[in-house]
Amino acid sequence: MKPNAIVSFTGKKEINTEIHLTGSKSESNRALIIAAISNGLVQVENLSDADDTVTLNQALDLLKNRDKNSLHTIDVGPAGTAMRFLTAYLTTIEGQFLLTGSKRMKERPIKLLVDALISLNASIEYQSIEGYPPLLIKGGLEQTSGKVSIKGDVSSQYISALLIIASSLPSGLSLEIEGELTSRPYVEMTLKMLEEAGIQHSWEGNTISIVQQPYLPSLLTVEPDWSACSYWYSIAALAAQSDITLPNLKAQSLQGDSRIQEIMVQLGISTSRKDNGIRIVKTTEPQRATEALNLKDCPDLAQTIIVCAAALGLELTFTGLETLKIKETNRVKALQNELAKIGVALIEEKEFYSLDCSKLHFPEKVLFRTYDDHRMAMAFAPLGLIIPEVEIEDFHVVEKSYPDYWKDLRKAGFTINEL
Ligand SMILES: O=C(O)C1=C[C@@H](OP(=O)(O)O)[C@@H](O)[C@H](O)C1
Ligand SMILES: C=C(OP(=O)(O)O)C(=O)O
Repeated sequence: MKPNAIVSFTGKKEINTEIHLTGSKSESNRALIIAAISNGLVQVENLSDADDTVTLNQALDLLKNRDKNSLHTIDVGPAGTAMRFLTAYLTTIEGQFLLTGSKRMKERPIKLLVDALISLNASIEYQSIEGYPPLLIKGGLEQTSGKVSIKGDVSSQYISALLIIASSLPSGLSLEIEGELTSRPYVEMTLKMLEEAGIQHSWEGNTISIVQQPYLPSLLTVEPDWSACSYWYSIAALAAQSDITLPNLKAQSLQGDSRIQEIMVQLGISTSRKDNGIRIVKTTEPQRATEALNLKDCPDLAQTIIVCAAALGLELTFTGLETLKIKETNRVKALQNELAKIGVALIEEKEFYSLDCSKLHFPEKVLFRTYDDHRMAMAFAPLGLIIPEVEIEDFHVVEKSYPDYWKDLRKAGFTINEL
């Protein structure tokens, strides 16, 4: 049984707290693969304690002492980055691997990445449905081409996966991105982390090139997770008064989700530097934006912002939400179902998604379903500041990226009762 929890907040809706966030799961999972390829030259500090990172770390540890003649099964559960990064990495090392994941992972597409790797001469077979995990991978890639071309509008993780292995391939890699690139800051994060580890690249037009080259001894320090931080912006906006300090978040972050600082200005939150990190304060009343907010660069912020805006009755319009349909769940559908419980509609018209808050209301008690999606739980829990009893389905789901979420909410004054 997956337990639910009731989230509530009694007394004055004032939040004055300091929250130490875990490391970025995106940076951590890149750092782990880079460290593995570098054979110990690259060290990592401040790894995330997210399940997705723990899973990848354990898989890489087991691979270190593997018997190269037997088949190794690796189950990454719901971790998208682990699935995509390992698919590429496993083709480059000796051995045979069965790479699998959760029920949902078997519905998340991987064909574009597999086709790209096969075009380099990798051996990968689908074990069930073509285009989806599980995958049977025979490693020891003997590269026959240094060029690869891949569509950019489905998942940037495919591109990051290829870039991370590029410097270890005999012919390097010249990677052409076809069409639009979604989640672009994640590709930039990959390249910057490779640079920190000594790997150079060139990016001209729509082609990124990395020649074969060695890693340099280096230390990758993982910054706290800005996607996790976004829930604190939502809490700050929904509270009557708020002053929250989050140490160690950088002004110049590798994480595109740091854009939450700028987006939340229109929801009344200002950000300043404090204690080598940030301080967020509720200053002004939220304002209705006149233009659609494009979240293509930061899809993981979508649920935070949409739920927060809905609860504030802000009828915002969004674009760039296409990839939400292939994440931990179909996040557009999940948002539509759950926002309906407070009378808000998220209306999809071509590439536009608009909030209609004309029937917004707050019942005494609401059960929000979470669809095996950590971000559904984390985006809806802050409504405990407005709704007397918010029941969150399967509340442990947050462990995918932010295991201390409930502990941190308690520290801020929320009551969390497991059912
Ligand atoms: O590279 C990464 O670390 C990630 C890229 C994004 O995925 P897409 O590129 O599939 O949008 C993001 O949603 C995911 O949580 C993490
Ligand atoms: C989409 C996400 O993760 P992944 O694709 O790595 O499973 C996420 O963390 O919101």
